[in-house]
Amino acid sequence: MSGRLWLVVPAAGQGRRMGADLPKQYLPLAGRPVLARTLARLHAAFPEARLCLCLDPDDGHFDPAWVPFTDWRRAPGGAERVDSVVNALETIAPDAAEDDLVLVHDVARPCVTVDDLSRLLAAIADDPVGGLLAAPVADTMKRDDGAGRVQATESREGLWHAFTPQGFRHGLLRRALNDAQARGVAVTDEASAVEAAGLSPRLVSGRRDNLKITHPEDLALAELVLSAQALAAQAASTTHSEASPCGTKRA
Ligand SMILES: Nc1ccn([C@@H]2O[C@H](COP(=O)(O)OP(=O)(O)OP(=O)(O)O)[C@@H](O)[C@H]2O)c(=O)n1
Ligand SMILES: C[C@](O)(CO)[C@H](O)COP(=O)(O)O
Repeated sequence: MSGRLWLVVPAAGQGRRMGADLPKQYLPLAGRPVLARTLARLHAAFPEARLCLCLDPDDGHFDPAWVPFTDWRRAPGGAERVDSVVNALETIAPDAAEDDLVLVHDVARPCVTVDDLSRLLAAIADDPVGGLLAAPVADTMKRDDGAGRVQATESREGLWHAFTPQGFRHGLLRRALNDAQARGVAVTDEASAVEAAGLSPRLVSGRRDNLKITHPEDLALAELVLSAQALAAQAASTTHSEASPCGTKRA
């Protein structure tokens, strides 16, 4: 990979659909704030990366002790997610080169695995466009008629769920987002801005448990995912130790 690696983490949302007393990034998830868990996953995969964290300028809950990165800065959150990401790209612009790779990851996706993060980076490191973690749609898709009834069954052929991280070169992403905003193109992720610029981001198949905590029930699901991932990691390390003649079994 040429250039340095930047992580942009939009964490300036209000969590309206969650409807809690706190923005969802500060709710406890298996004993730690969601924000701390997400940053810990990113740090486990990319300890040397530079971080830009988008926070609401009026945020009264953030604690810098939750940031495990040595090189990090904050950017002011904007009205929408895209505005927060644009602010982050402006904030890092004096230090970021045109070709530096930027991975944008929602603070609300704490279950992303180190393996998926590494695979995404490997898949896009030398890609001229960039790409995103995603998964093919697995359910039958219905379109409603606006009155609570089915109007049609839509084909799911070729449809994917877009996750984060989404990774692009700093210069390309900054221009794509600025152009999309100037043209009034609706942008709900980085890839859609790059698509609006006429390019085709790479789809990198990722785990379906990289869920975005959005509604109240998602918090309990994320806890279950984290504990299932921890059990799987423990089982894998035990199997590895047993298979290795010099391996020492870990507790
Ligand atoms: N103005 C905003 C809005 C959202 N986000 C971030 O973008 C990610 C995805 O947004 P979403 O899940 O919609 O979060 P919220 O905006 O907090 O939720 P809601 O839409 O329910 O209010 C989250 O990490 C959120 O913190 C942000 O940085 N700035
Ligand atoms: C960026 C994203 O996570 C991709 O799925 C998503 O678009 C953000 O969710 P939102 O509800 O549109 O803010």
